Amino acid sequence: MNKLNDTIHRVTERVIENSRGPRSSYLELMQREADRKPEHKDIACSNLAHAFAGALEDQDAMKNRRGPNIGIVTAYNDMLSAHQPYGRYPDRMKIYAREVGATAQVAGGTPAMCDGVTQGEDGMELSLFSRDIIALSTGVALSHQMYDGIACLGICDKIVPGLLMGALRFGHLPAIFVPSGPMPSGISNKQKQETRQKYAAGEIGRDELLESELGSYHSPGTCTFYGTANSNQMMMEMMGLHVPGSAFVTPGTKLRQALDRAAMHRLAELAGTTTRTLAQVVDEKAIVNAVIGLLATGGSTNHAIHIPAMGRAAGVIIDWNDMAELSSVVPLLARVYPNGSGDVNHFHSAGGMSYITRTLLEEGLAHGDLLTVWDGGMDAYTAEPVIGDEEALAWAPVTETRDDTMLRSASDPFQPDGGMRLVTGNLGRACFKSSAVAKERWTIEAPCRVFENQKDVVAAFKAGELDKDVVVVVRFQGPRANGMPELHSLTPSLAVLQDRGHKVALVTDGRMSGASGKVPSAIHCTPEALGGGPLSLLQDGDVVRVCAETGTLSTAADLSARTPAPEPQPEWGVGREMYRMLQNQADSAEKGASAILAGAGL
Ligand SMILES: O=C(O)[C@H](O)[C@@H](O)[C@H](O)[C@H](O)COP(=O)(O)O
Repeated sequence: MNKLNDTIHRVTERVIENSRGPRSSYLELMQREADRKPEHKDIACSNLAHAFAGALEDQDAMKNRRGPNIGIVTAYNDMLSAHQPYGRYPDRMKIYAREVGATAQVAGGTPAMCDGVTQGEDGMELSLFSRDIIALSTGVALSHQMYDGIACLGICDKIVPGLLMGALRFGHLPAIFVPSGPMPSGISNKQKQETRQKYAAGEIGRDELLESELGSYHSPGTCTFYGTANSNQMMMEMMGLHVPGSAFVTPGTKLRQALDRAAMHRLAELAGTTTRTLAQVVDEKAIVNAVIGLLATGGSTNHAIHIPAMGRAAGVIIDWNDMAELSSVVPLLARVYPNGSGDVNHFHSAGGMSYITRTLLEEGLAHGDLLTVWDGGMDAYTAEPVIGDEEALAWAPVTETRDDTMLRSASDPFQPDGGMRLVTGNLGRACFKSSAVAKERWTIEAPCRVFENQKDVVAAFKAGELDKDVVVVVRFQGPRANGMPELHSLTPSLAVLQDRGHKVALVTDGRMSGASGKVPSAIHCTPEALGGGPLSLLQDGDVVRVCAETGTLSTAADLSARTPAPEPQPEWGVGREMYRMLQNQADSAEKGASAILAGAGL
């Protein structure tokens, strides 16, 4: 085991220093919350009776306070294939709780939206701020104060960050995230993407396209590409918030069930203790580990926004400079689609998170001394769960990669540095996901075409106006402008241009999806165009340079004498008008683009 890398040590120390004030206020608050957590004897009988009334066979145990009561916060709905398995979870979880003398109640539900369903559509403008709503809903669920531990059921993009942000405000309790696993592999993501490009180029029709999509998205479980949902699962492992190795075990298997049971048993064990509360588990090192995992696996760009937001909910302050510095020393160890051709099932079979964690720890590239929900710190996460003798859950160490085309050791990585870069200059600060982009495309300099919505980009592509070297700028897509949608539906068109031999890049204050890659993109550009950010000053034809090598996002055009382009009117419909309040209050992408954190002064 090597000693901790100097850069990781330095960045962690800086994060600790920058978090000093907010972190100690947070921990003091959590201590106060623990101290004033009501005892049953102090709660009015009528209140207690309300809480127990629906508990059926658990009523007696709850009345007599025979064991801890676990609050389940569930993001179940069956529109999200990833969340579909959760429909049956609460009943099972109650049984698992009873096995160890505990009880469990569904404390509350949160919304969950599928970015796959809303991709490229108006509903996508609700997506990022649904994270704030999920955090608020988690708060509503837990505000009953009837629980000794928290089980979080959520997987997809905004859900895990939102659940964690909400649960952290109840961080005096222990909490475990319980995933339900990826769907089995269908057609390969590469094949899916190629079919889309053929459709974008007019080579195939809609029926063929739909068949291809159905071959990819075919059954309950998380989508198989390494997007935001699966990056969430990686992160929960790296922060020690899962039963070790839970992330990518498929639904409906014995092993999955054994892991779910273990989560409830463990929560019952931790409930009432004060040594592994959520507030203690999610500290500066856990947040740094989340970034390291993201960089080492080439995870979703969305986490450049979510990690600062989750950190702030725990009083931990981290920014893109910290992430970029970590990226300079954390090697890229995984090639999972969109950064490679295999999917998360292949990644898991190759050794998955257990191997990633092991090799990072061995090379001193991650914090091992975290207080995790499981015993043994991060070491426990270097073994994979199996069904062992007598059908019991056991863990087997993963000591080597089983497929070095998709998973490598930290001493023989795919790339010596991490999967994400910061690009800065007179156009602002933005993120560039280098892991998915071929190195020869890391630098693009070309005249720009400026758009204010994604549909106009596709129309210009279809009209042949973009058939040249071009930097496509899509502005007024930031958190305050329209909720910062993912612009992933631009990928097929831009990829077609790129494959035709043009130099193409995207620059935007919006987001891309975790499934995006291939096309060099400077995204989350801050300050956003709304309010006068530099993208609002660009004009068609200005030469824009995006370079991941030197970390540049600039234009040679003289912006000093220009006035910002008029701001588009906010759109109504699909509920967007109801989200104005959140958008108006939100802070920048780099701070996490959250209205509730900004509003709370966190
Ligand atoms: O961030 C993400 O991971 C995505 O938003 C993901 O949730 C969504 O499902 C994609 O739109 C699917 O993209 P593909 O179908 O292109 O893989």
